[in-house]
Amino acid sequence: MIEIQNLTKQFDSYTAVNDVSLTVGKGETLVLLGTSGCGKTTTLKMINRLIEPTSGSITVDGIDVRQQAGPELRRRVGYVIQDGGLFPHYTVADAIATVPKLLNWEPARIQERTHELMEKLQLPVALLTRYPAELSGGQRQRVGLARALAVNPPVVLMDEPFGALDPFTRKHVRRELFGLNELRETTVVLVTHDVSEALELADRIALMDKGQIVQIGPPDELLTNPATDFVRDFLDDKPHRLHD
Ligand SMILES: Nc1ncnc2c1ncn2[C@@H]1O[C@H](COP(=O)(O)OP(=O)(O)OP(=O)(O)O)[C@@H](O)[C@H]1O
Repeated sequence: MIEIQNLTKQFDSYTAVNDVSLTVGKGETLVLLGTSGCGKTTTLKMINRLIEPTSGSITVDGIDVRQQAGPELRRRVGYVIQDGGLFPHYTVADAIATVPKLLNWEPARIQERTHELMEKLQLPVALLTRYPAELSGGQRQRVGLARALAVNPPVVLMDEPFGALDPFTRKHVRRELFGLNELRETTVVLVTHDVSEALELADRIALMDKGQIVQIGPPDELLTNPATDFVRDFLDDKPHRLHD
């Protein structure tokens, strides 16, 4: 579904992402894990062209992302960031309608899809006219996801999507969201520095350090067969249980 080949990003003389290659299968959840500044966000933002690579290539479903017009890329790749990433002056209804409007959907179709998403994400319809400042953190997160899923993109990119929530709400919201059928069929690339979150959500983890992937594989493989001391130390930082 996503194929990244020899991806490099330099900011002046600093190499933030250094020759990264990986593939993400259809319906898979790949977690980019690593310390602050290791290049996770830069990698993610190159997939939806918020950052242009210095070299290398990225294809989504066989199509080079550089060959895609903006609206077409937004249709195929949803994007969720910390705290929902909502515009303060957009109501919940406006936020969810963003990409459908970009794609010239009829108002009735937008309304139908909006209500469907509100129900799926357990958001009361009374919230549709509210602004982000009038929502709880968990609600903002859900609205951010509703916006990202509005046009059913086959790929959703998430950057620390639960980062702004307290640990209890975070666990609750992420279980709820990842339990959704809609998301189960979606290919997800999720950035986090939270080891427990990665172990819980990932089909595979790509552990990054200094712009490179140190090891990529299913969580239990990284735990039982760490490729380097860095991998072992990173995952061993605190006790984890895979299925608590
Ligand atoms: N626009 C930019 N100009 C210069 N350097 C940048 C720019 N964006 C990112 N960097 C640098 O590139 C490196 C990787 O940044 P990136 O945001 O990808 O890290 P990250 O792994 O997502 O970290 P965090 O978890 O803290 O968000 C960092 O050292 C950062 O300072």
